[in-house]
Amino acid sequence: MNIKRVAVLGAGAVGSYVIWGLSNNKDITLGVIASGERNERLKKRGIMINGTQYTPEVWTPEEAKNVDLLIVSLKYGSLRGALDDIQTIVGENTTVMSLMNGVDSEEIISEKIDRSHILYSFIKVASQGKEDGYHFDPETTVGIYFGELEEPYESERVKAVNDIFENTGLHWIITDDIQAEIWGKFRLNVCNNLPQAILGAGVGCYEDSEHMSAIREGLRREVEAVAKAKGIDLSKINAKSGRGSAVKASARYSTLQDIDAGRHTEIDMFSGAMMRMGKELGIATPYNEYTYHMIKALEEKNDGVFQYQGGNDRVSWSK
Ligand SMILES: NC(=O)C1=CN([C@@H]2O[C@H](COP(=O)(O)OP(=O)(O)OC[C@H]3O[C@@H](n4cnc5c(N)ncnc54)[C@H](OP(=O)(O)O)[C@@H]3O)[C@@H](O)[C@H]2O)C=CC1
Ligand SMILES: CC(C)(CO)C(=O)C(=O)O
Repeated sequence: MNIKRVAVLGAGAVGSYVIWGLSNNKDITLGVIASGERNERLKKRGIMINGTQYTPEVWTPEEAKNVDLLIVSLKYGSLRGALDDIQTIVGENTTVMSLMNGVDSEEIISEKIDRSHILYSFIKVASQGKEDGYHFDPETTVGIYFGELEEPYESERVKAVNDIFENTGLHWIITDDIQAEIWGKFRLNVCNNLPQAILGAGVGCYEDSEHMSAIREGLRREVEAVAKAKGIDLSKINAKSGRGSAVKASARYSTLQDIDAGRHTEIDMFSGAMMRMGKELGIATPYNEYTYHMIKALEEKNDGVFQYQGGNDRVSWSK
């Protein structure tokens, strides 16, 4: 198998990391998928990445039909709306990798395409969109994890993806435990992104407050119970992760960044998915339920739902 045409769906913070790296591979044609106004904007302005302008090809879903590799890096809220585009793009020989956080983007994508197209993956990067484009540190980026769910782990498509990443500057890890790795990242996001997003403080809060630590542990127990019931063995990840990755106490993960910027978050992908899976498996998820509703309410607050000043005030009733 030889990968010659690669499309990126979602040319944002994560997509930029892929575009930055694969632009160095002169043996492939790289395109970003966009329709309408987004297509025109990307053609006109390209994408600013770490201070440099990148101008990959810009393809409509029809123009990208049957690419060899489709990399999906959308936010959770955009995924369902893009499923028809994914269906249009994916041909008989297309491999699809979703770098999205969470544990169910592959499941959602396979509502429209056969699951056999999907090579399971995720990414560890801290990339941020700012006024002058996207920024990340290529050196400290852990990179893209991918692998087959079952043997043969060294499949033709794993080798082909490995080959196009060579000498690009991208970092990547091929693993025989991709599902457990995805769940390890999910656990990290659910336990660390969410309580700090409610408190509005850097991740040092988990070391400095027994209360924040207790909430994080409550979420962790629920993720681990759901993972166990699904047959996901997180012990291998626990053994590998040691003390975890070093991070500044002031760090604000993506959920808090979304709240800070007044955007809607990906809470449906985190606690929303936990509540759904808990219900399916008969496992109570009270920490996630509370977290889900609090973060939805913070989104409402950002949307201006609770502005009671001046003429907007009224009598309301409490019991
Ligand atoms: N940022 C990070 O460091 C990390 C993010 N992740 C995960 O990766 C995923 C992507 O996050 P991130 O890159 O930060 O998000 P961004 O919002 O930066 O990027 C999403 C991109 O998708 C584009 N888009 C939305 N809808 C469509 C569509 N229908 N067709 C084509 N393009 C579309 C948006 O375009 P436009 O701007 O024009 O609306 C935007 O450029 C999330 O699941 C996130 O949790 C995982 C690890 C780290
Ligand atoms: C924790 C981190 C930075 C890891 O990539 C992330 O996924 C996020 O901020 O949501």
